[in-house]
Amino acid sequence: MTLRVGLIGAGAMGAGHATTLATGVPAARVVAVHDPDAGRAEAVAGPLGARPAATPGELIADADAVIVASPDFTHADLVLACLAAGRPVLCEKPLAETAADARKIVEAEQAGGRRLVQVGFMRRYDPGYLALKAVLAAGVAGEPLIVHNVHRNPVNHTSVSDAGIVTGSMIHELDVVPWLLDTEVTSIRIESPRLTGVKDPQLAWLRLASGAMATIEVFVNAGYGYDVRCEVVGSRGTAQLPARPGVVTSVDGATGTPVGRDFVAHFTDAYRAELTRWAAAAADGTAEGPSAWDGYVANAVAEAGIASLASGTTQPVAPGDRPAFYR
Ligand SMILES: NC(=O)C1=CN([C@@H]2O[C@H](COP(=O)(O)OP(=O)(O)OC[C@H]3O[C@@H](n4cnc5c(N)ncnc54)[C@H](O)[C@@H]3O)[C@@H](O)[C@H]2O)C=CC1
Ligand SMILES: O=C1[C@@H](O)[C@H](O)[C@@H](O)[C@H](O)[C@H]1O
Repeated sequence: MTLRVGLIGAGAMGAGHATTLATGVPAARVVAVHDPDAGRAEAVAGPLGARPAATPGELIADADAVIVASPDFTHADLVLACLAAGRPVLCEKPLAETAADARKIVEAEQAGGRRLVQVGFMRRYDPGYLALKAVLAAGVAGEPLIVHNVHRNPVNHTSVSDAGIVTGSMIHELDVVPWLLDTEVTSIRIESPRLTGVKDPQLAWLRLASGAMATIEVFVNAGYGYDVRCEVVGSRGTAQLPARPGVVTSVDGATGTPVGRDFVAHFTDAYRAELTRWAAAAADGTAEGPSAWDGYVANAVAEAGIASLASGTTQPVAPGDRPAFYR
């Protein structure tokens, strides 16, 4: 039986997920789309034979499962509404804007007794990150000591404030670094070379429970393209995220490869794998992958990072112990 999906938010990510489901996930189809911009809802719903839904409540009541791809500030309430209706939900990152709101989701999901929430940390499904994690787990580079991350966008899309750059963009690394090393963040410090205006770029230093450290540069207005890098320095050598393949051209006195600009295109394989796994679990009335707890922990690290950015001090991170429900 095909999973009947309701999609909330028909912007860049909502449209991307709709296309991925239609072209790469035969087990699911979008049946309804809600967006306060009726034109966007229609533009995504129409070609799929789906219907525009007037309200999120109506959509949640009708669908088997829900994708939340609306702006960050809407996530927590929409996920709580899905939990109240017993619907599996894939919520785009971040799970919430604050750790307190994410914690409410964790409590509500546990009270319901089964996992229903998957958070859109799609890098965990990316073939490159999975290959890097496997190499680290095999000990090829020895003990992981330092993780260097770069995350650059050509222009800011939705991360427009000092805090928004942390909760909207850096949050990918705040999740993926501890996942890669199978450990937890214990403290964070974030600074910016910008002394006035929006603090972009930002540079973060993390300490991890394993003893390892990480740096994260996020630059959402880097201009030249979409560029995501990760290199782990270990006790025996280094392990690096594979670069995206690109044809090398030599033209007009210069040799080079193009740099893409689009995050949806860059992580196409990751989104397809994420949605495939999500649809399979949702069809069984449950969820797998990055959990509400993972979303809450990332929010807690982000919140400490935002406090560090404002105060200029290193901030401890102590989200508490992972409940048995999420092990
Ligand atoms: N996992 C990933 O790689 C990415 C995740 N995201 C996340 O996806 C979400 C959507 O981002 P984008 O599509 O890039 O933004 P966008 O600005 O392109 O689209 C947002 C859409 O939500 C609609 N919207 C506004 N208020 C709404 C409400 N109250 N209820 C329902 N829809 C509403 C807007 O009309 C717009 O169509 C954000 O939470 C963002 O952080 C965004 C880009 C990449
Ligand atoms: O999640 C995303 C956006 O919201 C964010 O604005 C970008 O910086 C990220 O690269 C993209 O993956």
